Amino acid sequence: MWQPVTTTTDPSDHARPVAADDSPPALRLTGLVKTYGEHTAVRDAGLVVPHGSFFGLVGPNGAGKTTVLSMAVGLVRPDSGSAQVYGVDVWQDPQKAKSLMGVLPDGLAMPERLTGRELLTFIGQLRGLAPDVVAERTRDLLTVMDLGDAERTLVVDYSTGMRKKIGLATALLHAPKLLVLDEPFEAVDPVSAAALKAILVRFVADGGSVVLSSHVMALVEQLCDTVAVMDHGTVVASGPVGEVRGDGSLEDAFVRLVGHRAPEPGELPWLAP
Ligand SMILES: Nc1ncnc2c1ncn2[C@@H]1O[C@H](COP(=O)(O)OP(=O)(O)OP(=O)(O)O)[C@@H](O)[C@H]1O
Repeated sequence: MWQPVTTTTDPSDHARPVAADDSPPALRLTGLVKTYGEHTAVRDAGLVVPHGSFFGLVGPNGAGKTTVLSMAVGLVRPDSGSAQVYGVDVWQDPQKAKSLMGVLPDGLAMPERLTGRELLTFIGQLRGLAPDVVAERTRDLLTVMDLGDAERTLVVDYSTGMRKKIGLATALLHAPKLLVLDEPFEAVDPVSAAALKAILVRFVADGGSVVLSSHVMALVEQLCDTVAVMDHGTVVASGPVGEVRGDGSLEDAFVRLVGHRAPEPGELPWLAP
C-alpha cells in the first residue's frame, strides 16, 4: 500500500523535523514506470523527499531501487512518470536539475585511466568550477576520504571501497543541494564509513538533503529520518522511520512488509560438511 510521507509530531522520534517552509521537496517522484521487455522493473513508484531530510530507500534484491534512483537522477529514462529536483524537472531541464544534485550511481562507470586527483580535477572542470576551487576541494576531499596516499594511483587499480569513496567525492565536489547515493557504504571499511557518515550528517545539518539506498537496516535507522520500502517495483511503505518501524526494529518491519523465505527442512541435502 502506498503511504504518503508525513511529518512526525514526536520530536524524540529520531526524525529531524521536516521542512516547515515553502521550499519545494528536494525530490518528488510521481508515477514512475520502467519496463524492460516483458518485465516491469518499476510500476507507479512515487516518493516525496522533503527538503532537509535524510531519506533511506530499502527493499529486497530486485525491488527496483536502483532503477527508481536512476530515473530520479536522469540516468534511465522512465516509460512514464516524472522526477523533479527542487521543483526542476529532471527530464525537461536536465542541466539545471543535475547542477542541484550529486549522484553516486550503482556500478559507477568512471574514467578509469585517471588518477584519483585527475578524476576529481576533470569532474570539477566539467562542472565549470574555477581551477583554484577545484584544486582546494580536491585536496580536501582526498584527505577526508582517506585517499591521500592513493591520489596518484589510477582509479582502475582502486579497490571496490576506494572506488566508492572517490565516486562519493565526485558527487560532493560541486557542493550540491541534494545527494542521491546508491548503496554508498557497500564495501567501505568501518573507519571510512564513519567518516562518510559524519560528512553526510553534517551535510544535512547544514541544509542539504540526502537520499540513499541500503540493505543495512541498522545504518538506515541510525542515519535516516525518513524511509521508503520498495518491493516488486513499487513503494509499499513510506514515512518517518519511527512510523514505518512501529514497535519493532526497521528490520522487523521490512520482513513484515516484503516477507521472507527460510530454507525448508531437507533443502540442499548435499550441503553437509
Ligand atoms: N537494464 C536492465 N535490463 C533488464 N532488466 C533490468 C535492467 N535493470 C534492472 N532490471 C531488472 O529490474 C528489476 C529491478 O532491478 P534494480 O536493479 O532496480 O533492483 P534493486 O532493488 O536495486 O536490486 P538490488 O538490491 O539487488 O541492487 C530487476 O528484476 C532487474 O533484473
